[in-house]
Amino acid sequence: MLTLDAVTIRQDDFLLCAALQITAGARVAVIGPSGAGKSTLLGAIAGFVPLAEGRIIWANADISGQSPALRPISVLFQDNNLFPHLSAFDNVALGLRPSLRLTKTERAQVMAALDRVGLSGYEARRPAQLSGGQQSRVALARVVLQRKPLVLLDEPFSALGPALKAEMLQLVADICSETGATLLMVTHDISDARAIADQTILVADGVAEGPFETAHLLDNPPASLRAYIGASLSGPPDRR
Ligand SMILES: Nc1ncnc2c1ncn2[C@@H]1O[C@H](COP(=O)(O)OP(=O)(O)OP(=O)(O)O)[C@@H](O)[C@H]1O
Repeated sequence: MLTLDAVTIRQDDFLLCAALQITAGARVAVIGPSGAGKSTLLGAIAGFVPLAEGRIIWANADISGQSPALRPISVLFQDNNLFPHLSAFDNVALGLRPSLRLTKTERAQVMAALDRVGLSGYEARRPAQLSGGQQSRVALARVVLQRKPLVLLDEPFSALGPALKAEMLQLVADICSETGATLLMVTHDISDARAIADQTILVADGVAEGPFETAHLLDNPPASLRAYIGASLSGPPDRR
């Protein structure tokens, strides 16, 4: 269980409150208007953004004071997931050993992670020698390798075309199912939320709420969400 216990995050005049619980192994979308604080929320869970108040608890342990590297969390951001001067192999290996001095067993683990994302044979290529989708797979292989129980995605595939993005999200969902990892995924595309997340957290008006059952939330959107997803979804009057 991931618990955000009476969390408050402040960045200058921006304020976000969150009190919620996510079951281990769940796949949860994080949606809401631009600037509402979705990335900030993930940053706080990952330890990149400090909490003003409250605690973050994973598996009964308070991780609020832990540095990002020590948290049980892998993060994939939209940009800067790969180092351009390193091979695919080394980019993945960094997830295990920042020194890149690997044992034989660790080298085999890196190869297995690259294989899992369909990149066997591409180990020696640098990011510029890979397609956008292949670059995403390298970043995902690092997540596979780290085997952390919490995986946070902040729109890492938004630069990809729709078909490729859907394929990558399905691969993430499959990997999380295999490892039992809990997935939190920021998305602007509600079809992504419907496709791979049973539950959804709504970030709007200074509050992160939920998780709600995705289909129910999207079929019955509150006012803050209705404005965001547009008129394409109709629902009953504001339920709040
Ligand atoms: N380092 C920072 N210092 C001060 N304010 C910040 C900082 N980073 C973000 N903010 C502000 O915090 C608010 C939330 O930003 P955040 O990036 O989390 O929103 P978001 O919901 O992820 O938006 P988007 O969907 O556009 O990516 C915004 O008002 C933003 O201007």
